[in-house]
Amino acid sequence: MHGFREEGTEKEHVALTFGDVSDGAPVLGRLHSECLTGDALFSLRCDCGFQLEGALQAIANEGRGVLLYLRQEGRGIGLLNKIRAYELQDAGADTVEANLRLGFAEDQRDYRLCLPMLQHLGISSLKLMTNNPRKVNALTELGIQVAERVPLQTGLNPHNHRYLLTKAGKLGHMLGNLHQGEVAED
Ligand SMILES: Nc1nc2c(ncn2[C@@H]2O[C@H](COP(=O)(O)OP(=O)(O)OP(=O)(O)O)[C@@H](O)[C@H]2O)c(=O)[nH]1
Repeated sequence: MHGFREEGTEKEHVALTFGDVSDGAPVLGRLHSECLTGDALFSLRCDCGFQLEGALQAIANEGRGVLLYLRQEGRGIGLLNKIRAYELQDAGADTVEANLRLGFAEDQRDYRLCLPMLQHLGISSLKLMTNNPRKVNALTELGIQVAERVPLQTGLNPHNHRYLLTKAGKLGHMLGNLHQGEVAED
């Protein structure tokens, strides 16, 4: 377990490693954005908790891997604003529209903080567990090789179906188990 303070902020991030990750071979990895409601409180509104559990299980099965737990709650808008966004979603907005109505970008996350974390761990190449092409692009731009993107599709339920459709349709997430491009009603 490693803790990191993000330069110029009070944000503290965590890296969890399993096995020897500094031997140069691509490491099975997950950049997980904090979601208190999904990760800790088992909310069914999103897929975050299921993805966290799935990623840790995959790392355990592989016998080697890394999880960066990034303090990027609510795609970077924070917990209280995410809960405000939920209220707007309950009134009909989708997850992207809600962010915009609150005055934020659709996704406020910045992945630059991952570079010193991965460098500290001796990791230069990842088999990245994600459905989000922005994460792949961000790491590549930082000089971290993404040797493979490993899909992480889990936790689909009636409560998060519309949310996931919006991620596929508006945020470009590669969710082959949904009807991509379609933004459905509840
Ligand atoms: N603003 C906002 N953030 C949300 C909402 N639901 C979940 N989140 C946050 O979204 C972040 C996870 O991002 P996602 O877009 O679900 O997935 P991702 O991490 O980009 O992609 P994957 O690697 O495929 O999981 C976490 O920080 C959650 O707190 C929501 O309705 N609104």
